[in-house]
Amino acid sequence: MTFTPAPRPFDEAVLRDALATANLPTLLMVMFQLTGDRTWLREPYRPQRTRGMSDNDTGGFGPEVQAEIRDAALRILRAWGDGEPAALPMPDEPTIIEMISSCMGEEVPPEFGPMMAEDMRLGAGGGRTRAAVAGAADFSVVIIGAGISGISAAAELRAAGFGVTLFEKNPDVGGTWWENRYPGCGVDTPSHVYSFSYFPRRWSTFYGKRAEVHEYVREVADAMGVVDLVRFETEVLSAVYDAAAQRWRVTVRSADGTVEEHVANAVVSAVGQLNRPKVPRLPGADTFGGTQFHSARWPEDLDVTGRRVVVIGSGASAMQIVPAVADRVAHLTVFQRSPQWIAPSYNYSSPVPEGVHWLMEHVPFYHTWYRLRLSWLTNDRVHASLKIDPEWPHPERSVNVVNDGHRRALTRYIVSQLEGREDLLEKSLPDYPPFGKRMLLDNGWYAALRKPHVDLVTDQVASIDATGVTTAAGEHVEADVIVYATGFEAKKMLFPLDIRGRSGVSIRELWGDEDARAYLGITVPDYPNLFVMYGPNINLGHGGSYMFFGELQARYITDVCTAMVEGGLGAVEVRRDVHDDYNRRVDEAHSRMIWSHRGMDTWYRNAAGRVVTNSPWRVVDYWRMTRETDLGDFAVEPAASLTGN
Ligand SMILES: Cc1cc2nc3c(=O)[nH]c(=O)nc-3n(C[C@H](O)[C@H](O)[C@H](O)COP(=O)(O)OP(=O)(O)OC[C@H]3O[C@@H](n4cnc5c(N)ncnc54)[C@H](O)[C@@H]3O)c2cc1C
Repeated sequence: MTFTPAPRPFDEAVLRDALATANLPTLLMVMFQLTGDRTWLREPYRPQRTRGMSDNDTGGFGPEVQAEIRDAALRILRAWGDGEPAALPMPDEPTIIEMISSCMGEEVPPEFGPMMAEDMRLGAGGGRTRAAVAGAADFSVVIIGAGISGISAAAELRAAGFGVTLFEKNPDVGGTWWENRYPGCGVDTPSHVYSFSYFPRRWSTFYGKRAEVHEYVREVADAMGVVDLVRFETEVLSAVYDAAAQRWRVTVRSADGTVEEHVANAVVSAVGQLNRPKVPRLPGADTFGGTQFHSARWPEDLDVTGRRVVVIGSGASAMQIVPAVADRVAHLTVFQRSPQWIAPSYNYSSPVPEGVHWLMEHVPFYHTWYRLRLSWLTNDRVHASLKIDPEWPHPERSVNVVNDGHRRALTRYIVSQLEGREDLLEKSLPDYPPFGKRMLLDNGWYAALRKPHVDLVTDQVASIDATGVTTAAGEHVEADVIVYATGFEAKKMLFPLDIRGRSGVSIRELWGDEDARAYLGITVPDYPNLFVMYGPNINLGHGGSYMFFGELQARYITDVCTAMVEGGLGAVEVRRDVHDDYNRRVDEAHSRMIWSHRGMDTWYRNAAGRVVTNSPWRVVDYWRMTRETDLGDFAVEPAASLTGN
C-alpha cells in the first residue's frame, strides 16, 4: 500500500472541507513541492517552533495567514489536479533539510538529510525492494519469532530470494500486539510513525490501539508474503552451531509436543526484548483465591466490572490499564515503586478526522510530510538534551539546563493535574531527571488516581493471601483480581533459548542473566551466522519507533547474508576486536547519557550499573552504522558447500 495519489480534478467543496482540517506546517511543504516557490518556506509562512509532542496544526499562524495558506493551497492543488506537474517531486537532501527546518520552526542538522530522503522514497515506493540474489534460494535462514522484527527480516530476506522459515510459538503473527490484550493497550508512539516506512495505513486514531496495530502487522505480513513462511505454535528450544557443516541445528517443539530438528545456514533470533513476562515472587501468591495474571496474559473473558482490582506496578502497561478500567471497578489499588514522569498527551484518543484521511490519500506528499514532521518530533530531537553536563550544578534534579527546563514544565503539568490532592502530589513527583525512564503519556492517569475509589500506594507488597495483598507496613488490601504490571525479562536476552556457538558455550552462560553484548546489537563472536534482533543496546529510550529500528536491523542482516552468498562464504563471525571496540563505545556513550545518571534504577541497567537494553545512539547514528555492511568486520570462511543439509 502507498499514499501516492495520481492527479485528477478535485471536487472543490470536498477539497475545501479537507483543507479546513489540514496540518498547516505539513500543507506548506506540499505547496512548496508542487510549486517550487520558496515563499512557502519563509516568513510570514514559517510556522512557530513546535512545543512538546503537539502536532502544531495551526503552525501558530493568526487567522488571516491561516486563511491565506488554505486559499493558496486550494489554487495550487486544483492546478495539480488539472494536470500541472509537481515542480519538485523528489527534493534533494539540502532542500529536504531546508523544508523540515522551515516546517518545524527550528534548525534540523544536515546529517539527517540522507535518512529523511530514504524515508520519503520508501513511503512513495511501496517496499524495501531488493534485487533477487543468485543462489540465495539455496541459503536457508531460520527466523525465531514473527513479531515486527521477524516480519521485517522475513520480508526483506524473502524479497532477495533466501529460503526462509519462521517459527512462532503463538498461533498468530504480531508478538507484542498479539499477546498484550489488557484494556487500554496501545502504542505510545504516534501511529503514523509506528508504521513500516514502506506501508502506510489509514489509522483510525492517532495512537493505535492494540487490535488495530495487530491487524496492521498481520496485513503487512500477508502483503509481504511472510505469513505463508511461518510455522505457528512451534517453539524453538535450542540452536546449536555445527562448525564442520557451517550450519545451525535448530530444535523446535510443535503444539502436539513433537520435537524436530531443522538445519539452516543462518539463524535470526527475533524473540523480542519485551516478550517474557517478569512476575515477582511474592510469598503466598499461590494461595490467592481470586484471579491473578501478568498484564501480557489478560484473560480474554475477564470482566472487572464491580470487582476489587489491585494493579502492581506503575510503568507503561499500568499507565494504560488504570484509566481504562477505573470507571468499571468497585475499587482499584495501584502499587507504585517509583513515580513516572508523564507528559501531557496530544491527540492520544482522538480519531483521525475524515478530512485528514482524505488529505493523506488524495494530496501528494501530505502523508510523507506529516510522517517526517512526527518522526523529527518523536525521534532524535530530544537526544542532545539527555546528555549529562558534568558542569551542571544541580545533578540531584536534572542532567543539564534543557533537562532542567523539561523538569520545570512537567512538574507544572503534574501539579496542575493533582491540584487540591497534596497526598497524591507527594507520591507522584519523581526525584530523578525527566527522561531517565521512558517518558509516558497522560491518557487519563491523574484523573483516574483522583477518583474516590482509587488508591495509590507507595508501600511495597509484602505478601499475598487468599483474599488480597498485605503491604510491608501490614495493611491488608482486599482483592478479587491482581494484575502484575511488572514488565518483562528484558535483560535476560533470548531467555530461555539454549543457543550454542562454535565452541559449544551457551549464550546464557556467556551473557549471564543481565550482561548481553553484541556488535550493533546483532552479532556475537563465537556465534557465526547468528543474527539477533531487538538485542542488547537496541531499545529506544529517548523516543522513536521500534518499527524503524527493526527495518534497519533487517536490512543489515539481509546485506550480510547477501554478501555471504555472493562471496561464496559458509560462515561469518564478527571479529572480537570489532565487537569489543563497539561495546566499549556503547558503554562510553552511555556513561554520558541520562540512563547512567547517579541513582537511576531502571530495567535498562544491570546490577553493575551497565545499561544493557537501551541504545545510546540517535536513530540517525544507528541508521548510518547499519546502512552499509563491511565484511572486514567479520572473520569469514569459504563455504564448504552452499547446498544440502
Ligand atoms: C505493551 C507494549 C507497548 C509497546 N509500545 C511501543 C510503542 O508505542 N512504540 C515502540 O516503539 N515500541 C513499543 N513497544 C515495544 C515493542 O515490543 C516493539 O515495538 C516491537 O513490537 C518488538 O517486536 P519484536 O518482533 O522484536 O518482538 P515481539 O513483538 O516481542 O515478538 C517476539 C515474537 O517471538 C516469539 N517467540 C519468542 N520466543 C520464541 C521461541 N523460543 N520460539 C518461537 N517463537 C518465539 C514470540 O511469541 C513473539 O511473537 C511496546 C511493548 C509493549 C509490551
